[in-house]
Order: sequence, then structure tokens, then C-alpha cells
Amino acid sequence: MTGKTLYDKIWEQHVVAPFEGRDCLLYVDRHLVQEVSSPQAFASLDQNDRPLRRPDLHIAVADHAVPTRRRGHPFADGLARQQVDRLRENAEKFGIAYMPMNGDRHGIVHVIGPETGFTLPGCTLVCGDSHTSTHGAFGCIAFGIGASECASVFATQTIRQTRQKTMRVNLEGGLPAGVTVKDVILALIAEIGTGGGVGYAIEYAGSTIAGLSMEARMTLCNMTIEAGSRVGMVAPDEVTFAYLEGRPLAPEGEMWDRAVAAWSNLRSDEDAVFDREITFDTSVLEPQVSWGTTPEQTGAITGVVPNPEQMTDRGRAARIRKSLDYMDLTPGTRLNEITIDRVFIGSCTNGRLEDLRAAARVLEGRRVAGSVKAIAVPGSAAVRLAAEAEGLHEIFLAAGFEWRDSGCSMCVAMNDDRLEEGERCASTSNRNFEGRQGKGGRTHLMSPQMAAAAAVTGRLSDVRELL
Ligand SMILES: CC(C)[C@H](C(=O)O)[C@@H](O)C(=O)O
Ligand code: SF4
Repeated sequence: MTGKTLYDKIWEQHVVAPFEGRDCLLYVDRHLVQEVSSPQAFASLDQNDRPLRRPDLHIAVADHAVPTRRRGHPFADGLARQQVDRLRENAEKFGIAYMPMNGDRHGIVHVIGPETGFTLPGCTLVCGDSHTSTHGAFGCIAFGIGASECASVFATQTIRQTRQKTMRVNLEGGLPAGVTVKDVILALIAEIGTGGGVGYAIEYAGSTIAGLSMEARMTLCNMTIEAGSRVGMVAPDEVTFAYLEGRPLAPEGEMWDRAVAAWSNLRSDEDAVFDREITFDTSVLEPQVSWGTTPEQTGAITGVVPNPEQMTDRGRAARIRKSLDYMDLTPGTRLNEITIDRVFIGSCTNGRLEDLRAAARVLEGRRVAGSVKAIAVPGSAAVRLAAEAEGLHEIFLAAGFEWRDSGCSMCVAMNDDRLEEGERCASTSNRNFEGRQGKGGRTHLMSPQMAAAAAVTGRLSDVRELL
């Protein structure tokens, strides 16, 4: 018998009942709830007169619609206020934990889950949000679900799911100076495509992973969904345990020791066979920026805007032509000559302390270019407080950034942080679709230090020249 993958091990521990084919009824250990995807699910409990089965296994937080400034004032947007109010009321009514907007535990769901120790190795964790893949960084099976599936989790703590095929992505060789895991995942998506991971649960392994912090591993797993894979994971190790120890919801005392002993077995067996396996040399990477309207339309900052007329694949050429038209870019333009209007540093991809530190290192002693408006939005209140405790906010403010309260903010423009028609933004978020950051807005995805470099030069820039 061949060995098992990490995904298979955790999956098998959670099967309540097998169905036909690859489908199973799966037990759900943890559910994160946000304001956009939950109203229907709560309503379905009401309609069917069902209780919420395990209130202790859910945490609710409003992150998408909350304003990131003037939090003590009435919301500018009526719909946003309604969404936030409804979530608070539902959480109270069904007895689940709620993290209020102005509390110290507020933040983007995918930032507060790990930060509180709610996210743990070996568990199944779901949320009505595609970037739930983030939590797989802890060696758990975490994936985004739809509204009707949220209702099923509320009522039964189970969910019907199709077992994914497995893919191992071996990241080898470490990272050169100025290159981060955001560059790795952007380059990987550029190579395998936004459909490259469809149907697979991806496990990241290799020498590069061993040297990554939990925050970096989260960035990697976060963007796995942009490669089409709903699950990204990293086997837990000493870095994972050190991050979790002492977190408010992590096990304590003797339970901690037992947990670490159990978690230490959570790794793919030596002889495990993956359905697909690829190796990616990260030691040769350069900082990346996206130039199009999907994350796969990305290239090294030293390159140029590609020319669709030179492509033999006509479908691809047509897609690129459309992207360049929306992005208002001319083939052959050097990427580092593209000027920008806005900078957004934040999101569940790159809104953690390490990201803010990396950006601040570039900003220290420098000023945001006169033509640029820049905001820094910590992923959570805890991130903001920790950043303030070490004075990072002062560096951002002195450089000319606005320093905001936590939330999704300009990643998705569901609050009042958004691009104006035609504005171009250097952004640390994960999606660059048409209109993602505001109608007619143009997004270039990159790492926090690359966004900081763009802020000070007023154009897409190679951060290695500023280090
Ligand atoms: C609004 C929400 C359901 C959505 C998601 O599923 O990911 C959002 O978080 C996003 O990043 O596009
Ligand atoms: S920060 Fe962006 S990607 Fe993350 S949950 Fe919010 S909207 Fe989605």
C-alpha cells in the first residue's frame, strides 16, 4: 500500500459518510462567518425553524463592508451598514462569537482566524469566502463555500464535498533579495494559469517553504484560489507551532503538548503519490507585477507589456488585447515606466505585520510621489496595534500614506475605499479583474515592498533599486 498525502489524511479523519464517486459528507471543525455571504444562510435556519447546531464552532466578523476611517461616525453607505447590522444581530440571535468593528479582535476573517488560534492544524475549516484557502498554511483543509453550504454547516456542522485530486508544488532554492512569496505565487500562476489548479488540493513543499514565516505561508495559500485550486496547504512544523503557542484559542498546558504530538504526524508520507507534481525554482525569480486583468497576466518588473500581435494562440492574443485595452497599456511599454495614481497596502493576502514592516523599510526616510494617493490598511486591529507599538504607522504617515482601521477596504471596494474611473493602482491584494477596486479602476498586483516602491517613485518600480 502506498503512503498517504497530508490532504488525504485529514480528509479521511473527517468523513462522516461516503456518497457515490468522490463525494463524502464531511465534518466541519471551524466556520468563519462574514457579512456578505451569510444572510441567506441565517435566513434558512429561520425558514426551516432549525437551531444552529454548534454555536461554539463559529466566529463572525464584518470585514468587507466596514469603513476604514471615521469608524465612530454613521456609515457613508446605507447598504454596508445594513449588512454589518444584520451580521451582528444574527450572531447574537444564534449565539455565535462576534468581533465588533471597533474591538481589538476585529479584522479580515482570514487574518483573525489564525491570529486568535481559531485556525488549527489538522482541522477542516470553511467560510463563505473564496480566500479561505489562506488557512491551509497551518496544515488544515480550508476552503470557501457557497451560501447554501453555509446553511448546511450552521444546521448540521457537516457539508457534502467532492474529494479533490492532489498536487504537490515543490518550491526550491529560497528567495533572492527583494523577492517575496507574493512574487512566487504570482509567477507560479503566470506559469500554470488561473485554471492550473482546478480540481486539485495543492500542497506546497520544498526548501523554500521551510524558510518561510507563517505570514508568508498564508500569502501563498491565500492566492492558491487564483490558480483555480480551492485548497492550498503546508504541512505544520516548528514554525507553525511557534506561531500558535499562546494564542487565545489554541490549546494550553497538557492539551498543547498532546496537540503538538498529534500535529507532528500531519505530513505527506515519503511514498505518497500525488496526482500531479511540479517543481518551481524560486531562486531565479525577480519581483513581479501584474499588467492585465487576471492574476496570470503577470511578469517580472524588468520586462515589458506583451504584444498580442506576436502570439500564435489566437484565443490568448484576443484575451490579452482586451486586457490591455481595459488597462490602457501599449505593447512594448517597459513595466517600470507605467505611472500610477493610487497605492493600496492591505488585504488578507498582504495586510499582516510582516507585510507592513516590509513596506515601511522601503518608505522610511522617503516620501510618496506628489501625484500619488496611498493608503495602508492593516488586516486586523491586532496587526494595527502591533504595527503602532513599533512605530510603523509613523513611517507610513511621515511618507504621506493614510493609516486606516482594519478591513477588506480597497481590495474589493465594497466600502467607500475605491478607485475612480480610469485610476491606476499598485495593490498588494489578490485580484485584478475589471472593476475589482472600483468601476473603471486599473489594478496592478504586487508585493508590499513593490507597492511601497511604486508609491515613492510614482510608477511601477523594481524595489531592488531602493533596498
Ligand atoms: C465577497 C466574498 C464572498 C468574496 C470571495 O468569495 O472571495 C471576496 O472576499 C473576494 O475576495 O472576492
Ligand atoms: S481582503 Fe479581499 S480577498 Fe480578502 S476576504 Fe476581503 S475582499 Fe476577499
